[in-house]
Amino acid sequence: MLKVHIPSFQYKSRPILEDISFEVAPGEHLALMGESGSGKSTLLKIIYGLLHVEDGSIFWGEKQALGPNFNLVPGEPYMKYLSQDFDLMPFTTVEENIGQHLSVFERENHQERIDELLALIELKAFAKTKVKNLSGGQQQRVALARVLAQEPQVLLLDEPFGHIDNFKRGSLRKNLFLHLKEKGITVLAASHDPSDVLPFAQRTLILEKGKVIANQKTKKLYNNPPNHYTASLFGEVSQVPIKLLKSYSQLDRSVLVYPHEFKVSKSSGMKVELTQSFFKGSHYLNIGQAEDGSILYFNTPKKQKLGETVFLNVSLKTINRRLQGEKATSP
Ligand SMILES: Nc1ncnc2c1ncn2[C@@H]1O[C@H](COP(=O)(O)OP(=O)(O)OP(=O)(O)O)[C@@H](O)[C@H]1O
Repeated sequence: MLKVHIPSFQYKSRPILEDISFEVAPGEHLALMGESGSGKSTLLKIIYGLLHVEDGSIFWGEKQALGPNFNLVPGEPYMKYLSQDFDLMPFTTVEENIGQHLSVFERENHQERIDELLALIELKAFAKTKVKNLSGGQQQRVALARVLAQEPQVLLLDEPFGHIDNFKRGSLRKNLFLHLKEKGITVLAASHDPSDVLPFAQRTLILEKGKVIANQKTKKLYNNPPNHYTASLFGEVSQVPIKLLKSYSQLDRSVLVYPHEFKVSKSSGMKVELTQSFFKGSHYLNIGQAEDGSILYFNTPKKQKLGETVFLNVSLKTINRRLQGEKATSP
């Protein structure tokens, strides 16, 4: 079990993290989400031992990670960290960069292991290329292979696919996360991209302004987000007064609705004027304004005319689930 306890952390007396306590079970994949500047990288750096915290503690089982005031070289042998800057050797080849991180005690199967890692990051053809001649995305893949070289027990990933194009991203994240699961490696991965999180992370921790505002099973968190901030990390979301959705309701509250959860009708439902429409490939994402001024995001299979009036409906099942979820997923 990875146990993280950080009462507070400041950069030059500016508070960055506050009251952070959570655990990650062995082999679990915990995603870390939060808006830019919410403290994700800082948290990973503290866990890895790059930043010192006064009263906190980081434990992996019985072993305490001691941090930079106690370790001459930052880091712990059982843990690896992929930072946003890749820390590669630019003038040596891809395979030398990876090989340098393999264990000296397993010299005889070095080449086999390098080939395995090159296959995982889909860079076999670039084995003999100097790193300085690679694109940013390719360099990020080499950095990934380096942190995997010695099969850490705990892997900290900071935006692991941030520089990788969509074309490679899909297969790479699938290969990588399935590989980590197969090996039973415990993962804590910061990401802005819901596609890195929803299919792969068993749990997701949400940071807002340096505080944990949710820590839940990923599916539950997506289906029952405790607030607008959490839901919006997964994509567009509308906050809709229940009275607008169901005119008979006496409830003076609103619910969060994802764009695909609205059903469009020509005659009945919440009246909305369409202001913008975006082609998203499989559907159109529309923006509309309700009579009370609320801005709503909703999907339609076909393009709608701007200025057109449509009627939106949300199922009672979704409304009830959201109302119950708000209570259940609060930290
Ligand atoms: N070396 C530093 N010195 C002072 N302040 C810093 C330093 N590094 C980060 N910060 C500040 O700490 C806060 C948290 O930054 P951090 O990089 O942890 O956020 P993040 O959630 O990882 O953001 P992003 O998603 O953009 O990477 C920010 O306000 C940032 O400006």
